[in-house]
Amino acid sequence: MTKTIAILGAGAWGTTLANLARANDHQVRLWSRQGDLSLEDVVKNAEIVLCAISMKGVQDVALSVKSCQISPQTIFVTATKGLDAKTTRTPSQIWQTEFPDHSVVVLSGPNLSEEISQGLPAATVVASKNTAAAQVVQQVFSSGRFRVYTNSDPVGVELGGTLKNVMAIASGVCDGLHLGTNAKAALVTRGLTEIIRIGKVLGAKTETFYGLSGLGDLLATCNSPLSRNYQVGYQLASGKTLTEILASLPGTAEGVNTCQVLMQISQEQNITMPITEQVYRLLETQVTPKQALDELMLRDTKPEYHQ
Ligand SMILES: NC(=O)C1=CN([C@@H]2O[C@H](COP(=O)(O)OP(=O)(O)OC[C@H]3O[C@@H](n4cnc5c(N)ncnc54)[C@H](O)[C@@H]3O)[C@@H](O)[C@H]2O)C=CC1
Ligand SMILES: O=C(CO)COP(=O)(O)O
Repeated sequence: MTKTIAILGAGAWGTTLANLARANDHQVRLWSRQGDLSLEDVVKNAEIVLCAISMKGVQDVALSVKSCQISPQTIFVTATKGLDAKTTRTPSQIWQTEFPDHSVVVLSGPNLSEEISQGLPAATVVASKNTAAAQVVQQVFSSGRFRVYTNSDPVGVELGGTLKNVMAIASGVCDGLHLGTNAKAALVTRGLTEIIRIGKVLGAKTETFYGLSGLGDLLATCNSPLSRNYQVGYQLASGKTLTEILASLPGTAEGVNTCQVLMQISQEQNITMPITEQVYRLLETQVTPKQALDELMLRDTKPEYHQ
C-alpha cells in the first residue's frame, strides 16, 4: 500500500532513502533547511517521518516537528548515526522523548549511500520495540536491491552504526600508515570488543553487535574509502589537519563528535575504551598517528577476554 513519507534531511543519505521509497511507489516529500517546502507542509498527514539529518541538528528539528500537526499514528524513523553532545542521548532516544506516544524505528546497517545510489545490492536493519511498526518500514524500503531485516533491539542497532564511526577513523589511520592486513584485522576485532563493552553499558544486547548493524557496518565503513569517517583517519595519517580535512570532506563525519561524547561517557561511567581514547587524542592533536599506534601496542598485556 502506498504510504505518505516525510524525509527530513536532503543530504547523501536522506536523498538515497527518498529514492528507495519512491522506487517502491510511495509518496515522498523531502525537507531540508535550504529547500522551498516548509517543515509543517512536509510532515502534515505523513504516515512515516524519517529523519536523516546530521546529529547536531536532530534535537532542534525534533522540537520543530513537535510544533507541527502530526497524526497520532505517525511512525518516526531515525537514520542518523551519532550521539547528542549535550545529553549523550541517541537519536531514537531524542525522538522517543519528544514523541512518547509514537512508535520509533531505527534504520541502520552497512549502507554507504553512494553504492546504494548506483543500484548496488545492500542490506539494512529496521529496529523497534514495536514489531508492527518495524514491519511497516521494512515493506516501504524492501526491494530486489535493498534487503531489509527487522530487529527488536533499537538501541543496539543504533549504537552499532554510531560507535563504528570512531573505529572507521582508526581504520583510516591504520591504512594511511600502511600498517598491513594483520594490524587492520586486529584493530577491527578489538574495535568490536570495545563497541560491545560500551554498548552493553548503554543498554544494547551483545548479539546485536554481531549482526548487520554492528559487525556488518563496522566491516563496510572500516574498509571503504567512500566512508567519510575512514577518510578523516586516512588523511590525518597523511599529515593533514582535521580542519583541512573537514573543509574538503563531502558530507558529515559523525565519528568526530561521537568520539568526544564517548570520552565523556567513558570518564563518567569508568569504561575502558583504548581505541576511542587514542582517536580522541589524535583528533585533539595530543598525539601523532604513530604515537597513537605505539600507545595501543604497548598497553599492559592481558587475556583476550579480560574486560
Ligand atoms: N551517507 C551515508 O552513506 C550514510 C549516512 N548515515 C547517517 O545519516 C546522517 C546524515 O548523513 P549524510 O546524509 O551523509 O550527511 P550530509 O552531510 O550529506 O547531509 C546532512 C543533512 O543534514 C542537514 N543538517 C545538518 N545540520 C542540520 C541542522 N542543524 N538542522 C537541520 N538540518 C541539518 C543538512 O542540511 C543535510 O541535509 C549522518 O548521521 C550519517 O552518519 C547513515 C547511513 C549511511
Ligand atoms: O554509515 C555509513 C555506512 O553504513 C556511512 O559512513 P560514513 O558516514 O563514514 O561515510
